[in-house]
Amino acid sequence: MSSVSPLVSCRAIRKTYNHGEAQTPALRGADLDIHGGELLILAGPSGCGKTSLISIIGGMLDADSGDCKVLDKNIRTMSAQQRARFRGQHIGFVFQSFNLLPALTAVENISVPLLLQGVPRKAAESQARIVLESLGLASRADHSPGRMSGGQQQRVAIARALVHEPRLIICDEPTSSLDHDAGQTVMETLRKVARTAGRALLVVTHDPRIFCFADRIARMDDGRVISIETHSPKNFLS
Ligand SMILES: Nc1ncnc2c1ncn2[C@@H]1O[C@H](COP(=O)(O)OP(=O)(O)OP(=O)(O)O)[C@@H](O)[C@H]1O
Repeated sequence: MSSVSPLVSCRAIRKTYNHGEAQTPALRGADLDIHGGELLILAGPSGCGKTSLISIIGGMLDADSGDCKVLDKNIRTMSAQQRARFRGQHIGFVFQSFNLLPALTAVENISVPLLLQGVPRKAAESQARIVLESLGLASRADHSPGRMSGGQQQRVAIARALVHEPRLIICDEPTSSLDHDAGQTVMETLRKVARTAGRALLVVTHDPRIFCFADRIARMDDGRVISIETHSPKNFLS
């Protein structure tokens, strides 16, 4: 783990959702650091604020107050345009609902982050195939999402989050649609990615089968991070 400043540093993050008269406090002073080279699992009961916190770290949601730095940049003070560019370059997301483009094949979906960075199509697609193969899905490269199972779509979504080699990868329930073996394969791949110098993975999960892949498990309750356990994950690298 890196001894330099954390890749992500959140301090006293507060967020309340307002709908007319109704106010729902989601984060009540959440603190969290994520270091380069680690896979951190964020766990906790439904409604405790996990999605809100990862959305703020990923620059998709504004906090009401507090500090959130990613790669030493203050996400809260960026303009919308700066934030979008920063996200595109440095953050990969795996959403629970996959968010794949239905008209595109797996390889085309995975190529999108590279094309947005100006990589030529042929090079982007060849890189996409390599990542897809590492996730055991080479045979579905030219299929559209509608012709794939939920688990296969999930692996395509993971490949898309990895293809542009972002420094931070945020995964919301990355194994929820996968059986045990596929889930282990995906986590082994994510674990190797985290070990790459200077990169980190933030994984939200309810799935205890994947806790063993974490370097640390941060537990949330009632809008705060209430404990952090350090683990010695299995070393999956040769
Ligand atoms: N868009 C929203 N509008 C209003 N309230 C919201 C909104 N999103 C979340 N909340 C509320 O904020 C609180 C925290 O929600 P959040 O989704 O961050 O929790 P979570 O830990 O990710 O839950 P889960 O594990 O069920 O996904 C909950 O009480 C939730 O109902």
